[in-house]
Amino acid sequence: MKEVRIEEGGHLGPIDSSLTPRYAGPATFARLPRLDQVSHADVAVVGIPFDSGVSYRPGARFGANHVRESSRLLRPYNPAQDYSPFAAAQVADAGDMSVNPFNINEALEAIEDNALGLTEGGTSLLTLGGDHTVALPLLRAAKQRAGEPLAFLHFDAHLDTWDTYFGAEYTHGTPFRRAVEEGLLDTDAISHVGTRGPLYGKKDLEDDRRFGFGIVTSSDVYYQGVKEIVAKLLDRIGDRPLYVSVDIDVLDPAHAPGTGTPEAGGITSRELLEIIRGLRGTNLVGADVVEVAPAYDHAEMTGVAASHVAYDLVTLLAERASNDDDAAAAPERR
Ligand SMILES: N=C(N)NCCCC(=O)O
Ligand SMILES: [Zn+2]
Ligand SMILES: [Zn+2]
Repeated sequence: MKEVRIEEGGHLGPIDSSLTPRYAGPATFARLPRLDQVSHADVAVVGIPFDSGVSYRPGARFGANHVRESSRLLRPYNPAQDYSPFAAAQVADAGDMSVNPFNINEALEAIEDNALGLTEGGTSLLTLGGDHTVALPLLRAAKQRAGEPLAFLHFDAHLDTWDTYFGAEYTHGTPFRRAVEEGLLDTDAISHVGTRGPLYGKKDLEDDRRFGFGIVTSSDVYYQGVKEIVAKLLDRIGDRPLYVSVDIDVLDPAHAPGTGTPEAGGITSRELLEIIRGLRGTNLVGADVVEVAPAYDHAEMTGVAASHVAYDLVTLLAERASNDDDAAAAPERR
């Protein structure tokens, strides 16, 4: 059937939900055009159906499509950031990467190659997981594109800096130890946010501190509040290239039950969204939202939360792309 899309700012936007009901047709993120329907994307949303790195409940391989389905109600204007991301920049859905579920090393290589391919023409990526293993090859690609180690904000109940599981180095509990070992991160500017829950031992925290991570626990968010925390994070990040990884289990299981390793005592979706919005003006180069496992979701609660988190991250990426365009165009205008 014919698609009527909103066109604003010279960019092809979402299907117009006042003409085609928002529940009709196949899902793309926010009903945006597919990448093959536009000549160039400033920001691409891409899925990674991969969960071969999980230590507990499987199912995050279905996460990206669940988030797309749960994103049909997103609208083009983001009042919380006073910004229209799909008018400011061309945003498109690049579909899913094709990755080997039976060979983790091969999958990691494919993810890195795909991320490098998609970002070749200056496109920035918002990735929908998949389990947290996928963040490692995404960081490898983002570091290569940035040409320097990255500032890193990691929203998660878990540290994900453990060493190995059953002898395996590449799992969803280990990506950020590997990232530090590989020199992908600027260890003066890396923080976990929302950390909580039982650990294997005190050494987990000692190792994590040695790698350079700062920790804002879920309780810190409660006691200090969003404003104070955002100020501290911004101070640490400065103007470095920043990568943001959001494990949806950073939210309390009451806000996001659909995930593989839930921990009680998490932050709310309002707190998470507000912290992300506080990153406006940073040099955000890429982001992911991972660990959505729809089999444990109810009424799309987790999917809706993840889609809104992705929307605010896309807003930040679109704003940065639009500022870059303005800077590039500035000499001609003079
Ligand atoms: N990255 C996520 N979601 N979870 C890691 C949990 C690792 C563990 O089973 O101890
Ligand atoms: Zn986690
Ligand atoms: Zn994680």
